[in-house]
Amino acid sequence: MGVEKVSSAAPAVLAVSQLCKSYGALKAVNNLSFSVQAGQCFGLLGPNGAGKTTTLEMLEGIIKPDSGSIFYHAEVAGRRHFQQLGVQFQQTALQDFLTVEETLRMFAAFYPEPADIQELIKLCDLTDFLTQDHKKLSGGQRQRLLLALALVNQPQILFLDEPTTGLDPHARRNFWMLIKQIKQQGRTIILTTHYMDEAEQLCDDLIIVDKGQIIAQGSPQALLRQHFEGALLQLPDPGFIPSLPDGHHASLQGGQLCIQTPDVQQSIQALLQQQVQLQGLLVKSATLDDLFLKLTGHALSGVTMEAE
Ligand SMILES: Nc1ncnc2c1ncn2[C@@H]1O[C@H](COP(=O)(O)OP(=O)(O)OP(=O)(O)O)[C@@H](O)[C@H]1O
Repeated sequence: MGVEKVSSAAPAVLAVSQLCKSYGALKAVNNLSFSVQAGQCFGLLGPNGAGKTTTLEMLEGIIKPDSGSIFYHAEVAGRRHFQQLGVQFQQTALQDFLTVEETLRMFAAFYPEPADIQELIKLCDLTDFLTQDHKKLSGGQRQRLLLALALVNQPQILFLDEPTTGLDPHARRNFWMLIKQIKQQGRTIILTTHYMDEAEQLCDDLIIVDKGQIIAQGSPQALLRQHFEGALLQLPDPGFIPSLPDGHHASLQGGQLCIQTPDVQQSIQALLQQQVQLQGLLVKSATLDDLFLKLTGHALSGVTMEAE
């Protein structure tokens, strides 16, 4: 890792430069550079295998980069910084035969200045199952316990690795509210997800990663403004790409005809003139999902869900 120091009037909480990690011939993380400001929720978005967890593990000091630099508060990342982070892993093995409260107290005992356990219980809505074996929690309840454990050392920077994967929509929304509350406490949150709607809801700034590389960077709103004007039309593939007025962009993606249009009425008139069937037509604002599709030509893969 590099030894230079970043000098800046208001240093980023975290600055990453040209980070790389390979497994054999596979470049899992390929030259990532980004920075995170204090109090932000920063997102790493991408499909399965994009390199999100590998990146996070380097930022958390769990694995070593092959090359590149990581700075916390303009200092080269080291043990002292890593110890101060809060981390919610995708999977955490917890001690068997302990209740929720016992688990919390055990984790708190590892730290010299742990958070107030009662406050954590309240914040993460754990009151109703404190005496329950943690193995018997639902998916949403378990994620809230893991979040409380990640906060037990009172971290200023919190890492969440795909915290809502596998949760049903209700449990995901509950978790989003919790993350917003934690952000309001002034903490910096670094989040990986392959749910683009989650990123739109939570992230102030983000990178979209595919095959280890950054393919887009910015706030969700700025990215959408930059890449999409007007509205998006989607309809079943008519078997050809109709000719459309200037300013329209049409493409076939995953069995759908997608038209980016500055004027919906004009587009529909043009489609009707060319005998395109409008059954199944969808008019919508662009989302980060659409952006990912536009940039990579492939959609994000689906995942299974677990109830609250
Ligand atoms: N220890 C390892 N040894 C070999 N290959 C690895 C190892 N860890 C990760 N990889 C590979 O590196 C690539 C990136 O993996 P990573 O887990 O970082 O992706 P991800 O974006 O977090 O995916 P997911 O959303 O599925 O968690 C994948 O192709 C993965 O198979």
